Amino acid sequence: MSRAILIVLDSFGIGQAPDASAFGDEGADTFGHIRAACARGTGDRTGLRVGPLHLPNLERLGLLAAAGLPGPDAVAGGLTGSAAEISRGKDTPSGHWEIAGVPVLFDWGTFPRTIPTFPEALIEAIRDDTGIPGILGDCHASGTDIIAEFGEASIRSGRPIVYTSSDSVLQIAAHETHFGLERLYDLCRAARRHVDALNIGRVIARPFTGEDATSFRRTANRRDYSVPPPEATLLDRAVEAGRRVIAIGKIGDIFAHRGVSEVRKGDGNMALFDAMMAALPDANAGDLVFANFVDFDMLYGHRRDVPGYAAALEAFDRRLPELIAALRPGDLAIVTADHGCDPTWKGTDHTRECVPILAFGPGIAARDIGRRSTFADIGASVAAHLDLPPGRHGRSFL
Ligand SMILES: O=P(O)(O)O[C@H]1O[C@H](CO)[C@@H](O)[C@H]1O
Ligand SMILES: [Mn+2]
Ligand SMILES: [Mn+2]
Repeated sequence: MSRAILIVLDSFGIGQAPDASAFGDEGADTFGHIRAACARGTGDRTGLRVGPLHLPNLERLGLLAAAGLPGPDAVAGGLTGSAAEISRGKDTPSGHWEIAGVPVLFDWGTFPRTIPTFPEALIEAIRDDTGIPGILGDCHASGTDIIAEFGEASIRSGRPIVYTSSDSVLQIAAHETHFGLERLYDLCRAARRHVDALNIGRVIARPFTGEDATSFRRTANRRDYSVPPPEATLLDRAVEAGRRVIAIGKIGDIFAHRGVSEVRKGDGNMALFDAMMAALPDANAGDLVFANFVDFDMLYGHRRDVPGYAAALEAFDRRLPELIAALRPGDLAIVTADHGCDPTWKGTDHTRECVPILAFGPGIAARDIGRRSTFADIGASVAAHLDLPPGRHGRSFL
């Protein structure tokens, strides 16, 4: 039994999923394309990183084999494989819920690629509830671009910026002090109530600071208001069995805080790594530490920033030995991902990809677990490891 540490590198896909063509993502490969770009020298950025992608610790855990790339055998041991997704969407909640044993087999609601994108009645209802003078944006957009475009007007007019993407999201950006952080959260909670009927997965608060387009920065006070998963997840089963589920980063938000005993946040991947390491001594036998590393997706995948993504992977890799050293006999750690977000791909959206499964810990012998047909095998394995009742989906690879 002992503990399970489940680590999602947000958007770290390892190549096109079997159904990628249905998403326009045939050929997408987050890891493979970053690696190839770095090998060619197009992953360099002065002062950040240069040269071939250097991930010795992930490679020792079998990352190359998991991605079907030639390389040395997994020398540090561990289970190595990959998984395809059966959920209909390539979004964050779908990926995480499927990992936790609950694939999303219904269609999320999304907003049309028209301007305006949001139904008038929806915006009216939110205005009536909250008293905001109106909205800016009202379109599909990249979150950083739209703050640069409308941030100053938002400060002047008191109108929040409301936008979406191809995901099932309604995002609201507003200034942390001029608009007010708590007011933004209240606004998002009101919006959440009104988008339930449209089957929208998340309302996301996107606070920013700065006074003009050149200085606007989104802050770590992002908050996601998710619908709860449609059935009990691995997290629910753990908490019901009296176990502790320590959620690192945005995991709590993704599961609408159901099946979460404690939330620990961090501003950026390294602070999240610190939070995860600090959680380990607090986790007892049978407990689950579940961490999401969001920068890969939010700062580099969506921004189509190859050197940034590569540097973030290398920074994560450099810290892996700390985690490995902190594992106790009987612990199981799994590194995986929730979808792809190939920084060399067209557009700014996620990509439909398979994800790596690197499962390791003292006493876990090296073995190829092949291509799993659903991310739910990950949750099934964690459940088996922690002696929790199985869910309806997935088969343990332990
Ligand atoms: O462009 P930003 O605001 O980062 O938005 C991205 O973040 C959202 C939630 O993860 C996704 O739907 C994607 O559109
Ligand atoms: Mn994600
Ligand atoms: Mn994303």
